[in-house]
Amino acid sequence: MVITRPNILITGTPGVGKSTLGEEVADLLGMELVNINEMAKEQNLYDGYDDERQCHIIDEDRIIDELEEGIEEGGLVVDYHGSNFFPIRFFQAVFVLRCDNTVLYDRLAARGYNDKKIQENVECEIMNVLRDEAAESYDSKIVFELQNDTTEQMEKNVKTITDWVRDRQGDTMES
Ligand SMILES: Nc1ncnc2c1ncn2[C@@H]1O[C@H](COP(=O)(O)OP(=O)(O)O)[C@@H](O)[C@H]1O
Repeated sequence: MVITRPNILITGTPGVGKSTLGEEVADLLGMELVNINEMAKEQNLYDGYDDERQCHIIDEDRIIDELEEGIEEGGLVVDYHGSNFFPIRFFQAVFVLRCDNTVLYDRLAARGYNDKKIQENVECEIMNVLRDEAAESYDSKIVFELQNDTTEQMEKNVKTITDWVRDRQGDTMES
Protein backbone atom coordinates (compact mmCIF):
# COMPACT_ATOMS: atom_id res chain seq x y z
CA MET A 1 0.00 0.00 0.00
CA VAL A 2 1.41 3.38 -1.00
CA ILE A 3 0.33 6.24 1.21
CA THR A 4 0.87 9.54 -0.54
CA ARG A 5 -0.39 12.77 0.84
CA PRO A 6 -2.27 14.90 -1.69
CA ASN A 7 -0.75 17.94 -3.35
CA ILE A 8 -3.01 20.92 -3.88
CA LEU A 9 -2.83 24.07 -5.99
CA ILE A 10 -4.18 27.40 -4.81
CA THR A 11 -4.63 29.69 -7.80
CA GLY A 12 -6.31 32.94 -8.86
CA THR A 13 -5.60 36.55 -9.78
CA PRO A 14 -2.83 38.32 -7.82
CA GLY A 15 -4.33 39.79 -4.64
CA VAL A 16 -7.17 37.29 -4.18
CA GLY A 17 -5.46 35.92 -1.07
CA LYS A 18 -3.55 32.82 -2.20
CA SER A 19 -0.49 33.31 0.01
CA THR A 20 -2.46 34.25 3.11
CA LEU A 21 -4.80 31.28 2.77
CA GLY A 22 -2.04 28.93 1.65
CA GLU A 23 0.06 29.72 4.71
CA GLU A 24 -2.79 29.04 7.09
CA VAL A 25 -3.75 25.79 5.39
CA ALA A 26 -0.15 24.56 5.26
CA ASP A 27 0.36 25.43 8.96
CA LEU A 28 -2.79 23.68 10.07
CA LEU A 29 -2.09 20.54 8.07
CA GLY A 30 1.70 20.41 8.43
CA MET A 31 2.04 20.65 4.66
CA GLU A 32 4.78 22.48 2.79
CA LEU A 33 3.87 25.77 1.13
CA VAL A 34 5.56 26.46 -2.21
CA ASN A 35 5.12 29.95 -3.57
CA ILE A 36 6.19 29.65 -7.22
CA ASN A 37 7.13 33.34 -7.54
CA GLU A 38 9.41 33.10 -4.50
CA MET A 39 10.85 29.80 -5.63
CA ALA A 40 11.68 31.27 -9.05
CA LYS A 41 13.29 34.30 -7.43
CA GLU A 42 15.34 32.34 -4.90
CA GLN A 43 16.61 29.84 -7.46
CA ASN A 44 16.72 32.21 -10.42
CA LEU A 45 14.36 30.04 -12.45
CA TYR A 46 13.78 32.68 -15.11
CA ASP A 47 13.71 32.58 -18.85
CA GLY A 48 14.01 36.23 -19.86
CA TYR A 49 12.32 39.50 -18.97
CA ASP A 50 8.99 40.91 -20.13
CA ASP A 51 9.69 44.61 -20.81
CA GLU A 52 6.05 45.53 -21.25
CA ARG A 53 4.89 44.01 -17.98
CA GLN A 54 8.18 44.74 -16.27
CA CYS A 55 8.56 41.32 -14.75
CA HIS A 56 10.68 38.24 -15.14
CA ILE A 57 9.35 35.36 -17.21
CA ILE A 58 9.51 32.16 -15.22
CA ASP A 59 11.16 29.09 -16.70
CA GLU A 60 8.25 26.67 -16.56
CA ASP A 61 10.24 23.55 -17.40
CA ARG A 62 12.78 24.16 -14.66
CA ILE A 63 10.02 24.97 -12.16
CA ILE A 64 8.41 21.62 -12.97
CA ASP A 65 11.72 19.80 -12.61
CA GLU A 66 12.33 21.43 -9.22
CA LEU A 67 8.85 20.49 -8.01
CA GLU A 68 8.94 16.83 -9.11
CA GLU A 69 10.54 15.40 -5.98
CA GLY A 70 8.26 17.24 -3.55
CA ILE A 71 5.21 16.30 -5.59
CA GLU A 72 6.23 12.67 -5.48
CA GLU A 73 6.58 12.82 -1.69
CA GLY A 74 3.22 14.59 -1.42
CA GLY A 75 1.90 17.20 0.99
CA LEU A 76 2.63 20.33 -1.06
CA VAL A 77 0.44 23.42 -1.10
CA VAL A 78 1.45 25.21 -4.31
CA ASP A 79 0.60 28.90 -4.67
CA TYR A 80 0.61 30.36 -8.17
CA HIS A 81 -1.68 32.58 -10.24
CA GLY A 82 -1.52 30.31 -13.27
CA SER A 83 -2.41 26.66 -13.47
CA ASN A 84 -2.04 25.43 -17.04
CA PHE A 85 1.66 24.66 -17.27
CA PHE A 86 1.75 22.09 -14.46
CA PRO A 87 1.28 18.45 -15.45
CA ILE A 88 -2.28 17.48 -14.45
CA ARG A 89 -0.94 14.55 -12.41
CA PHE A 90 0.65 17.05 -9.99
CA PHE A 91 -2.52 18.03 -8.14
CA GLN A 92 -5.38 16.16 -6.57
CA ALA A 93 -7.32 19.39 -6.02
CA VAL A 94 -7.19 22.91 -7.47
CA PHE A 95 -8.73 25.72 -5.43
CA VAL A 96 -9.45 28.90 -7.39
CA LEU A 97 -9.85 31.92 -5.13
CA ARG A 98 -12.18 34.69 -6.30
CA CYS A 99 -12.50 38.26 -5.18
CA ASP A 100 -14.95 41.10 -5.68
CA ASN A 101 -13.39 43.64 -8.07
CA THR A 102 -13.61 46.67 -5.78
CA VAL A 103 -12.09 44.70 -2.90
CA LEU A 104 -9.36 43.45 -5.23
CA TYR A 105 -8.70 46.99 -6.48
CA ASP A 106 -8.10 48.19 -2.91
CA ARG A 107 -5.81 45.26 -2.08
CA LEU A 108 -3.66 45.85 -5.18
CA ALA A 109 -3.53 49.62 -4.56
CA ALA A 110 -2.41 48.93 -0.98
CA ARG A 111 0.32 46.73 -2.45
CA GLY A 112 1.59 49.75 -4.39
CA TYR A 113 0.78 48.45 -7.89
CA ASN A 114 0.52 51.19 -10.54
CA ASP A 115 -2.84 51.97 -12.19
CA LYS A 116 -2.10 49.91 -15.30
CA LYS A 117 -1.16 46.84 -13.32
CA ILE A 118 -4.20 47.19 -11.05
CA GLN A 119 -6.48 47.59 -14.07
CA GLU A 120 -4.97 44.55 -15.79
CA ASN A 121 -5.43 42.35 -12.74
CA VAL A 122 -8.94 43.55 -11.94
CA GLU A 123 -9.95 42.90 -15.56
CA CYS A 124 -8.37 39.45 -15.35
CA GLU A 125 -10.60 38.73 -12.36
CA ILE A 126 -13.76 40.16 -13.96
CA MET A 127 -13.15 38.13 -17.14
CA ASN A 128 -12.67 34.91 -15.13
CA VAL A 129 -9.34 34.34 -16.87
CA LEU A 130 -7.66 32.21 -14.22
CA ARG A 131 -10.87 30.42 -13.23
CA ASP A 132 -11.33 29.42 -16.89
CA GLU A 133 -7.67 28.41 -17.16
CA ALA A 134 -8.08 26.04 -14.22
CA ALA A 135 -11.41 24.73 -15.56
CA GLU A 136 -9.84 24.01 -18.95
CA SER A 137 -6.74 22.39 -17.48
CA TYR A 138 -8.17 20.00 -14.85
CA ASP A 139 -11.09 17.65 -14.41
CA SER A 140 -14.07 19.65 -13.16
CA LYS A 141 -14.39 17.22 -10.23
CA ILE A 142 -11.17 18.53 -8.69
CA VAL A 143 -11.59 22.28 -9.33
CA PHE A 144 -13.22 24.28 -6.53
CA GLU A 145 -14.04 27.98 -6.71
CA LEU A 146 -13.92 29.84 -3.39
CA GLN A 147 -15.05 33.43 -2.81
CA ASN A 148 -12.43 35.19 -0.68
CA ASP A 149 -13.43 38.84 -0.04
CA THR A 150 -13.66 38.85 3.74
CA THR A 151 -11.92 37.28 6.73
CA GLU A 152 -15.11 35.30 7.45
CA GLN A 153 -14.95 33.83 3.96
CA MET A 154 -11.29 33.07 4.43
CA GLU A 155 -11.99 31.09 7.60
CA LYS A 156 -14.67 29.17 5.72
CA ASN A 157 -12.23 28.51 2.87
CA VAL A 158 -9.56 27.30 5.30
CA LYS A 159 -12.09 24.82 6.65
CA THR A 160 -13.18 23.69 3.16
CA ILE A 161 -9.59 22.99 2.13
CA THR A 162 -8.43 21.38 5.38
CA ASP A 163 -11.56 19.19 5.46
CA TRP A 164 -10.91 18.16 1.85
CA VAL A 165 -7.31 17.18 2.59
CA ARG A 166 -8.23 15.32 5.80
CA ASP A 167 -11.02 13.42 4.02
CA ARG A 168 -8.69 12.53 1.21
CA GLN A 169 -5.97 11.33 3.60
CA GLY A 170 -8.56 9.25 5.44
CA ASP A 171 -9.62 7.63 2.16
CA THR A 172 -6.03 6.86 1.19
CA MET A 173 -5.18 5.33 4.57
CA GLU A 174 -8.18 3.04 4.39
CA SER A 175 -7.68 1.84 0.83
N1 LIG B 1 -10.17 36.80 2.83
C1 LIG B 1 -9.52 37.96 3.02
N2 LIG B 1 -10.12 38.97 3.68
C2 LIG B 1 -9.49 40.15 3.84
N3 LIG B 1 -8.22 40.41 3.43
C3 LIG B 1 -7.58 39.43 2.77
C4 LIG B 1 -8.18 38.16 2.55
N4 LIG B 1 -7.29 37.39 1.89
C5 LIG B 1 -6.19 38.15 1.71
N5 LIG B 1 -6.35 39.36 2.23
C6 LIG B 1 -5.37 40.46 2.18
O1 LIG B 1 -5.22 40.80 0.81
C7 LIG B 1 -3.88 41.06 0.48
C8 LIG B 1 -3.43 40.14 -0.64
O2 LIG B 1 -3.37 38.80 -0.14
P1 LIG B 1 -2.29 37.75 -0.65
O3 LIG B 1 -2.47 36.53 0.16
O4 LIG B 1 -0.94 38.36 -0.69
O5 LIG B 1 -2.80 37.52 -2.16
P2 LIG B 1 -2.12 36.70 -3.36
O6 LIG B 1 -1.16 35.72 -2.75
O7 LIG B 1 -3.26 36.03 -4.06
O8 LIG B 1 -1.46 37.70 -4.25
C9 LIG B 1 -3.09 40.91 1.78
O9 LIG B 1 -2.92 42.16 2.36
C10 LIG B 1 -3.99 40.03 2.65
O10 LIG B 1 -3.83 40.30 4.02
